[in-house]
This record gives sequence, C-alpha cells and structure tokens, in this order.
Amino acid sequence: MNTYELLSSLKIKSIYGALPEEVHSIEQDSRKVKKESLFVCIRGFRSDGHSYYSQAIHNGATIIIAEEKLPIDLTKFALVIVKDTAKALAILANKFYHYPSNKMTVYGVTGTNGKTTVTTLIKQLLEKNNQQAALLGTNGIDLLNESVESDNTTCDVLTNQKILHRVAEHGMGHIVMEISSHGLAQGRQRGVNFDVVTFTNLSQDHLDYHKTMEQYGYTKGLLFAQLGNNLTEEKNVILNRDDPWYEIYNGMTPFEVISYGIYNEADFRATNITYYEDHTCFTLGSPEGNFPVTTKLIGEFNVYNVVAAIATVYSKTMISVKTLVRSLANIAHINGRMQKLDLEAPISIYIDYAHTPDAIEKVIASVQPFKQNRILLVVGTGGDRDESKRPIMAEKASVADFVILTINDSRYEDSNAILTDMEQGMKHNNYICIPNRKAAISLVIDKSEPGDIIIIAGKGLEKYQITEDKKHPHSDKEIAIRNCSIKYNLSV
Ligand SMILES: CC(=O)N[C@H]1[C@@H](OP(=O)(O)OP(=O)(O)OC[C@H]2O[C@@H](n3ccc(=O)[nH]c3=O)[C@H](O)[C@@H]2O)O[C@H](CO)[C@@H](O)[C@@H]1O[C@H](C)C(=O)N[C@@H](C)C(=O)N[C@H](CCC(=O)O)C(=O)O
Ligand SMILES: Nc1ncnc2c1ncn2[C@@H]1O[C@H](COP(=O)(O)OP(=O)(O)OP(=O)(O)O)[C@@H](O)[C@H]1O
Repeated sequence: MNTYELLSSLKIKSIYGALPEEVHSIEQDSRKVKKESLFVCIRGFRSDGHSYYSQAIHNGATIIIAEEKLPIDLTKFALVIVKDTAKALAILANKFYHYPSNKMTVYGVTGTNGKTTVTTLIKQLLEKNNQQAALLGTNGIDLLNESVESDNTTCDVLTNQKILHRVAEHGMGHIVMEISSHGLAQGRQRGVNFDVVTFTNLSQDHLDYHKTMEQYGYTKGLLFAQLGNNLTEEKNVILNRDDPWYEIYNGMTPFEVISYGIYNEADFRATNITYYEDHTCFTLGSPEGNFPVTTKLIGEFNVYNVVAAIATVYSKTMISVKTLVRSLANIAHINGRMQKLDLEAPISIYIDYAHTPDAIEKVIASVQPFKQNRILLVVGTGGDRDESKRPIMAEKASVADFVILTINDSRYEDSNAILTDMEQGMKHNNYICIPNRKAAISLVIDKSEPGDIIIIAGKGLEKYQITEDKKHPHSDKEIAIRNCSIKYNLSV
C-alpha cells in the first residue's frame, strides 16, 4: 500500500527520516518482519516492542512506529512517533487490510463459560444452512475447514485483521469470534466491527488478572458498549436473562437486546426440559412460536448454549427458528466438552473442559439425572492463574462421590502447592490428590465399577500439558481409552 495513504489515517506527532513509497506488510513482532515492512513497537507485559526495533530493521523493516525517539539510521529508515502505538496498530491494520470486518457479518461471544460451545454451534448452524463461516477461539482458527492453532482465545489486533482479510478474500459471509476478558482488557478486538454480540454467563475466574468480580464483569461489558451509538446500523445484543449481569449489560448498549433463558421470561426460552444420557429435549419459545427441540448436547448448561446460538443466528440471518431447530438436531457434541467416549464399557466416560467453579458444578449436575451408580470426577486446575478459585472448585467437586484432584498445567508453580490450595475446599474425605494427571486418570478408571460415570475435567481434547513454559504431549482421551480397554478387556 502507498505509505502516505496508509499513514494518512494516523495522528502523527513527528516523522523522522525518509518514508519509503510503499509498505508491503505490517508487523508487531520483530521475528515476523519481512522486506519493506512497517514495524509497530508495542509495550507488553513481558517486554517492550521498542527494544526490538533493530531486529525489525535487520529483518527488513523500513518504517518504525514508536512512542519515543529511537537511535535509528534515519538516512535509510523512517521513524514515526505517535502517542499510543497499540491504538495506532489497530488503525493501520484496518486501513492496510481495507476494513475487512465491514465486508461480513461478525459475531462476538463472551462470558466465563460456554464461549467455545456457543461459537461452534453458531458456525455449525450457519453451515448447515449453506452459509460459510470462519471461527476463531480457544480451539484455534478454523477457516475453510483448515484448522490452525492460535496462542490465544482472542488473537491480537493485527492477527484479527489478517484473518478477517482472508475471510473477506474468500468471500465468506460470516466470522464467529470468541472474545475473552483478557482480549477485551488489552484491546485485541479494536477495529473489529461486530454486528451481533452474545453473552453466555459470568462467574468466578481470572481474578489473578481482573482482581475483583466487578472489574471482571465490567471488562466483559466492553464488548457490548463498544458496539457504539450509531443507530442507523442494525446491531444486536444477545443476553442471558437468567444471569445477574443481564440488566447491567442491557444498560450498556442502545441496540435492541434479544434475551434468552430458562427461568425468566425471555424472547427465546427453553421449557419442559428432559435430560437423557446422550441427548436433551425441550420446548423452545421464540418470536416465531413454540418448537420441540432435540439436541445431542447434554445438561442444563448446554440448553443455555444451544438457545443462545439459535437466538444469535436468528438475529442476523433470514433463517427461521423452525429451520434452525431442525439443523440443530444434526449437530453432534462439541469436541472435548462433555464428550462421551464411544466405548463398549460398563461405565460412561466424559472428557470435559470445566476449569471454573461454576462449570464443575454444572457438569456434575448434568449427569445426575441418569446416574445409576457413582459419579467419579478427575478435576484439575492450572498454575500461575487465579488461586482464589481453587478451593471453590474443590467445594463444587465435592458433590461427586469420589474425586481425584490433579493438575491441568502447572506452569511455574509447584503442583503440590496447587493441590494443597484446592484441598481446602473439599467437603468430604472421599478424595485423593495425584499431581500426575496420567496417573490420576489411570487410577479413576481402575477404581471404577459397572454403572459408574467418570468425568475427566479441565483439559478437554488439548494435546499437551504445560510445565514451566514447555508443552509436553498429553491426551486425556487417549489415556482414558487405553486404561478403560485394559480394565474392561475392550478391543479398541
Ligand atoms: C498476559 C497476557 O495476556 N499477555 C498477552 C500479551 O503478551 P505480552 O504483553 O506479554 O507481550 P510481550 O511478549 O511482552 O511482547 C510485547 C511486544 O513485543 C513484541 N516482541 C516480542 C518479542 C520479540 O522477540 N520481538 C517482538 O517484537 C511482541 O510481538 C509484542 O508486540 O499480548 C500477546 C499478544 O496479544 C498475548 O499473546 C499474550 O497472551 C499470553 C500468551 C497469555 O497467556 N494470555 C492469557 C492470560 C490470555 O490472554 N488468555 C485468554 C483466554 C482466557 C480464558 O478465557 O481462558 C486469551 O484470550 O487467550
Ligand atoms: N453455559 C455454560 N455454563 C456453565 N458451564 C459451561 C457452559 N458451557 C460450557 N460449560 C462448561 O465449561 C467448559 C468449557 O466450555 P467452553 O469451552 O464452551 O467455554 P469457554 O468459555 O470457551 O472456555 P475457555 O474460554 O476457557 O476456553 C465445558 O467443558 C463445560 O464444563
């Protein structure tokens, strides 16, 4: 892109050196800089991008955008000083990629639990109705059914614009994005023009970062407030009517709110719910009338997720509720979220991703209706993250008949110290602490008896465990299948 055209979008304090005519790419990571790039120095938590300008130049950057004067050879390169490089990056990336989010319907989903489930359901509902959709979230970037891992649930500003640009280039009409509270706090969503935003629920998590629940809740609210005030646009907010934050988020946006829920009157409301081991049935009240619904997802929490997804797609497409309900019936479980392993064993094993107190409570409740014998739970938490939730997770876990407390990812923390924190919350003595996750899963299967339900929570289908900053191969699913096959003589 022509440099002058690109920079015309910025409020510039000063320009030093000679500007090149063209910019071929924008980067915020010096390691990714290529020939004729524009490098933006971002101040981060671990390091300051201003200290990487020489590597960026070495790799081919011709323009450096910074907040301070840097000792650059101004006979060869240009230095542009702005007040806030993070905001400048969002402006530049949008301009460089021709405002891609304006060319498609953009869905944002936030909340403590259920983001991956709801975004995946939205994508699948769209696709079952012949509408192409990309997906961005914890499970990576899914574009034209090519899946790429991503470092974060919500990508950085630049990556978002690059992906939106690819989605636009492919002529795809929709993108569904998981928006984390860290992403919102750090402004990773800046410059993404959302059309509809959906709230799942709010419960304790991430207090290591946000400090208080109030701060955490208001950070999530940025997604609704940032839809803006331009009422010539048709935007929607989809809110959980049963969550205490409903009224606050409702007040944060001038756009029409579509509510969903179970216990309170709502635009989309599930009633007459019946729970089965491998599916759930309910009646969906909607603006188009009542419809009987069957979903392969289990548990009350998934009724919320399903209804949220239907309300969201309905708000932005011409697809009728009746059609959406029909499409839903063909959608299988969401990978690693209360995913029942397909084994010919006398026990049931679910692989799940619950890693908050609320999610633990909800997943145990979801199997209670068809409990025959005991509920055995393997539950873990992570190091270097919200310590205050650990005993509360164990307290919620105590509803299970037998509990193994273990580790998800220890990072830089001592595993035994994490388990000691968790243990404080246990309400009965029928539990054991096993830091080694593989050993924990082996033991729970070894202890099982016919009719038992085992839930292995915390990692879903993740393929690794993180110790310090290293990822080690690990799969709850593989360990569970192997041990179950041995114990019950299965041929797998
Ligand atoms: C604490 C935190 O959120 N950190 C995020 C932050 O990193 P940072 O500020 O430490 O960045 P940094 O490493 O200091 O780098 C600063 C700048 O220098 C640049 N740099 C750096 C090194 C180099 O050699 N050259 C170079 O140019 C970097 O590209 C960057 O522009 O900005 C990065 C880019 O956006 C994020 O990847 C990173 O997420 C880290 C990996 C992380 O673990 N975050 C977690 C807490 C998180 O965000 N989780 C949520 C999901 C939560 C949930 O719901 O479960 C998420 O959205 O993923
Ligand atoms: N609506 C919900 N309410 C409470 N718990 C839920 C809900 N939906 C899912 N869960 C629980 O939370 C776990 C994670 O679900 P999901 O991945 O959809 O959430 P998420 O918000 O994307 O989480 P993360 O941001 O940590 O990836 C599930 O495995 C389940 O245990």
